[in-house]
Amino acid sequence: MTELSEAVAGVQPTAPEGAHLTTLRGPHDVRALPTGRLAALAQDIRTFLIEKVCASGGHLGPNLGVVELTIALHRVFDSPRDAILFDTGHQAYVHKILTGRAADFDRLRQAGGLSGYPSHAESVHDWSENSHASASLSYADGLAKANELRGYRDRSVVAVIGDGAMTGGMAWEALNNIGASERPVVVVLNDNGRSYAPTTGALTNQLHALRQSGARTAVSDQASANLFTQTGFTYLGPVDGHDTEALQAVLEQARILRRPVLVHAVTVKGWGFGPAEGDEADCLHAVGTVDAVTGRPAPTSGPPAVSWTSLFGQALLELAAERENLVAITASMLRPTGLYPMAVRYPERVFDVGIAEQHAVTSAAGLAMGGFHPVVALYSTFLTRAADQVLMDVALHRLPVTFVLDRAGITGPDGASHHGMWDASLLGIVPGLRLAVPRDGGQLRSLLREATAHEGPTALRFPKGTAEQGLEAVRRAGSVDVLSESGIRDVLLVSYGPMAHRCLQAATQLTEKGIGATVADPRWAIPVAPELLDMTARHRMVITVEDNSRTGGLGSTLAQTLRDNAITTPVHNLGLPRAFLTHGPREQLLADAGLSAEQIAYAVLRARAGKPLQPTATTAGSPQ
Ligand SMILES: Cc1ncc(C[n+]2csc(CCOP(=O)(O)OP(=O)(O)O)c2C)c(N)n1
Ligand SMILES: CC(=O)[C@@H](O)[C@H](O)COP(=O)(O)O
Ligand SMILES: [Mg+2]
Repeated sequence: MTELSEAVAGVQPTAPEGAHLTTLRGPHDVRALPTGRLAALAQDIRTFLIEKVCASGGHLGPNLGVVELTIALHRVFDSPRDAILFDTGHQAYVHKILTGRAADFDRLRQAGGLSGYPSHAESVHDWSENSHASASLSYADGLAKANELRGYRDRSVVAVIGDGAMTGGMAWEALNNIGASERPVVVVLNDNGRSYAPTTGALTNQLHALRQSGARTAVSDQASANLFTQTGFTYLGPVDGHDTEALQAVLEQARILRRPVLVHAVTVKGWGFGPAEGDEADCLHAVGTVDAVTGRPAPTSGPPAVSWTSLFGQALLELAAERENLVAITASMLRPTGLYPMAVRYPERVFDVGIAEQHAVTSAAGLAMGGFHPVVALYSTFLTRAADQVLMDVALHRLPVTFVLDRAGITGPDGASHHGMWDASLLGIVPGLRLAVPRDGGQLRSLLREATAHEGPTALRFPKGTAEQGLEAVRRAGSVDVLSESGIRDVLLVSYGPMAHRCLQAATQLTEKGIGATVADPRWAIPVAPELLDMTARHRMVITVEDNSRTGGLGSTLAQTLRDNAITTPVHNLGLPRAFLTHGPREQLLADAGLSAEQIAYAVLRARAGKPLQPTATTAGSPQ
């Protein structure tokens, strides 16, 4: 225990590691610390982060890299009068510790516990809750305009943005606006040279050159013109991002300049934890529960779980070997989306465009115009960033591009801006686009083959985590797999993707109650297959089940198609609510939305009784 504990907290030295951090009530406590205590504070925070994040899972590498930077920020700027924004927000743990939330880290990213991102509900010191990168500078531009309009001339707006997030187009739209103003915006570029992998593109080359040019931390010795000075910013840096005092001095300079300033802080992702610093893959960017010494997950017994992502990566690699026209694009997530095996085998056919989904999609359109079939691999939640590009740059031209959407549906610990719950609603409006929803690894392989052979836009979606075990169909009608059926056609359960498993369980429960249920998996969810229409016409009721928003979702598309075909079978859609869902275990959030097997069966009973389907506080529960 350092002297700090007595100085700051007055707790006895025997308090457990990090206990004194729980007495940091806010930035004033950080500002009150004598300079001589800063190194100890940084060390204690680093020890605390390793202990807590290794135990709970979360963003370890990014937060270890911003300990000194965040301490310096809160000593120079007066949060929340001065807004301090964190781009993407995955690196805001230190900010949370310094703003009175250290005691909450035992429940980081757990249901009802601390969010892994800034959360205005948690603290007035938190601003943007959106974990989608490259947006912080736009918020900063708006907040600075608001301050100006209100006459708050003594307030600053600070945005911390990583070198990876700086490769996103929105960041440059904001720089273009801020740089043309004389508003006091301080952009702190946290340059650790990495996104997950080393950051790609011309910007990273420019940052490397600036890092080599030597420290410039005073206005007087301004660097020669660079990308940032040319957009109207005063450039201060590069500055050692792990030297709290040096950072403090430069940030103070930036604060008193009262104009757009870019502070170039050079940091190491994972700083202070060998397994993170040395991790070639991603510097322990986001970990599950891992050993606090080795940084490795605990060994598991039994066969290793096989993820949807790895099944996709392997299936794509095999297709790439067969088809030379197959290429792949990632937006700075080569390994997380499963493209790494193909990048190793065919490096010239895999492109990392930076955190730039809009560019990724239209660049794919260009590749398709050039005779290739691009596979654009994204997390579902990031597809919305490129909606216009999907619609107007790919589908309008009927181009053969395949979108592979990982993390589709409820993802869990990353919360509201990471659940992939809108892609099927978005893609449902795209003319000519075909959407497949594999229920297991076998279907993923066959549907990916079909999609990449199709001469037009296609998409596949699958959830985070371990792939469900294979499910054989009892028969196939066109592209529709019948997974189970009864001679009595009381209800047709249309299950999309991995919802098949819970629909089969629900069908069994219904059979025990004398209700005949058929379970059908459309495989290609959009457009609606004629064979599925036939099935609905031959059942008394249809219940659709999807891990996507109900609003404009797959079930809604089916219901509309039935109406368009004058099929009057009653249709009820089960899915996610039109809401932002918090963080928590995937299965719990699915159950909260009424999507457990029991609740699906219960919904059928309620529909048959002419009652509302999805649970409310008063109706949730098991079938009567
Ligand atoms: C629009 C968008 N695409 C992809 C991601 C996934 N993602 C989360 S953090 C990250 C890397 C961020 O790198 P950087 O901005 O340099 O921050 P660092 O982790 O290095 O501190 C990515 C690609 C995201 N959050 N938002
Ligand atoms: C912040 C971000 O967007 C990613 O780092 C995300 O947290 C990773 O999610 P997975 O753990 O599902 O890959
Ligand atoms: Mg980075």
